[in-house]
Amino acid sequence: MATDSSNGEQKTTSKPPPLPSPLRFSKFYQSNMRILVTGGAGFIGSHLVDKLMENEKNEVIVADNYFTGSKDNLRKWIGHPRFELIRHDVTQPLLVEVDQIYHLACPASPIFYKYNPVKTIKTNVIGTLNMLGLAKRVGARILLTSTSEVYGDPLIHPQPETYWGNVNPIGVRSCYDEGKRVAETLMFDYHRQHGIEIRIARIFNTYGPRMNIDDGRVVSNFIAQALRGEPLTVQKPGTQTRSFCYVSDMVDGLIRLMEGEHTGPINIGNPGEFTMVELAETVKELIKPDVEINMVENTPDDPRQRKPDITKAKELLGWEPKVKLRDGLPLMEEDFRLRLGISKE
Ligand SMILES: NC(=O)c1ccc[n+]([C@@H]2O[C@H](COP(=O)([O-])OP(=O)(O)OC[C@H]3O[C@@H](n4cnc5c(N)ncnc54)[C@H](O)[C@@H]3O)[C@@H](O)[C@H]2O)c1
Ligand SMILES: O=c1ccn([C@@H]2O[C@H](COP(=O)(O)OP(=O)(O)O[C@H]3OC[C@@H](O)[C@H](O)[C@H]3O)[C@@H](O)[C@H]2O)c(=O)[nH]1
Repeated sequence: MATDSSNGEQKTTSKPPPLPSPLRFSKFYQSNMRILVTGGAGFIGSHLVDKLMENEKNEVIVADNYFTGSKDNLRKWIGHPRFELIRHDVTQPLLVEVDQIYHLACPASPIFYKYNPVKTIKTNVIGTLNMLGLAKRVGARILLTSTSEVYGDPLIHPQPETYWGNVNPIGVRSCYDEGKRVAETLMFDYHRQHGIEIRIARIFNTYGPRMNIDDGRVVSNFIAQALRGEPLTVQKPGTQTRSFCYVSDMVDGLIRLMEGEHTGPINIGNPGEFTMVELAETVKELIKPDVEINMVENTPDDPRQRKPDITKAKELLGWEPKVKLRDGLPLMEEDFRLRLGISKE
């Protein structure tokens, strides 16, 4: 039985998980672990696939509708005998035989998740239901990439997993933050009702190579703007804070959570906290010291502060981030230079 010491108030179940397919016990299949990654063509998903493919015992199946992801992120694996890529929308059922499911499919940048909010909530609710149904049928363990946005505009700082959040249920962000909250509920209901083995990661802002250049998130915006010599757009008031985790640390945390014994939810993020003005100043200093910083209008319901309490991740997963913002930004700059065709002066 998975334990959940990360949130003492959640009831877990003693029901045994559904049995995996009988093939799992045959000699032929035992050698490999078959892993489904939904949203595997996206930013975090493609880095996760790279890491999973390093293990020769893993077979990886990616299901993605390419809304914000791209085949290009996976080009080195296309044609590999242990890799399969399926164009699939998770709002439709998926019939595959797998042992583990990393369920990432969902647009993550506010610009993209607000673009078609009804589709975003369908992806979170129906998509997660479909993946839980699949997990139940084949007896797979499933990990959901939830978000720090479940804490909304938090009134407790830093945010521990026990905090229930301060979320506007009818705001423009709710397709995403309420969608993820329902997805977490579904995960626990399937766990309690059907014994499914679940894992929930609450991911805090993550950055790194392969983010879409015009993704709209703050780190990719500032780096692209600095490289193009355009003013950095700090949304007002600029004192709002975020904590930025480098993608290799994130992938390490997700795999530890999947392989460990705890259901979560567990915060995975870097507790280093920066105001948006501080982030802009850092990008300016590291990439283009003469670039301007412009204060621009913000969007509704922008959380004013965000910083993970990662005590549980440290204690239960033996995980903590290693890459500091000042070390991660240049790695992302290098990737953006290559893709934008702008070499270092
Ligand atoms: N990057 C972050 O800072 C962050 C923070 C918190 C949570 N997360 C979560 O992590 C996951 C991955 O985020 P990311 O930053 O890699 O985003 P991303 O937009 O780069 O990747 C999401 C992937 O999901 C795919 N997708 C979207 N809707 C789909 C659907 N209906 N069916 C199939 N595929 C679909 C997209 O095409 C894309 O490849 C998301 O679930 C996101 O909510 C990310
Ligand atoms: O150009 C910009 C973009 C954004 N910002 C600011 O930067 C901060 C971060 O904004 P982002 O759009 O990068 O991301 P957010 O923190 O709002 O949401 C993010 O965090 C949780 C995840 O689940 C989401 O998927 C992710 O996008 C906000 O305060 C925003 O106002 C700017 O100052 N300038």
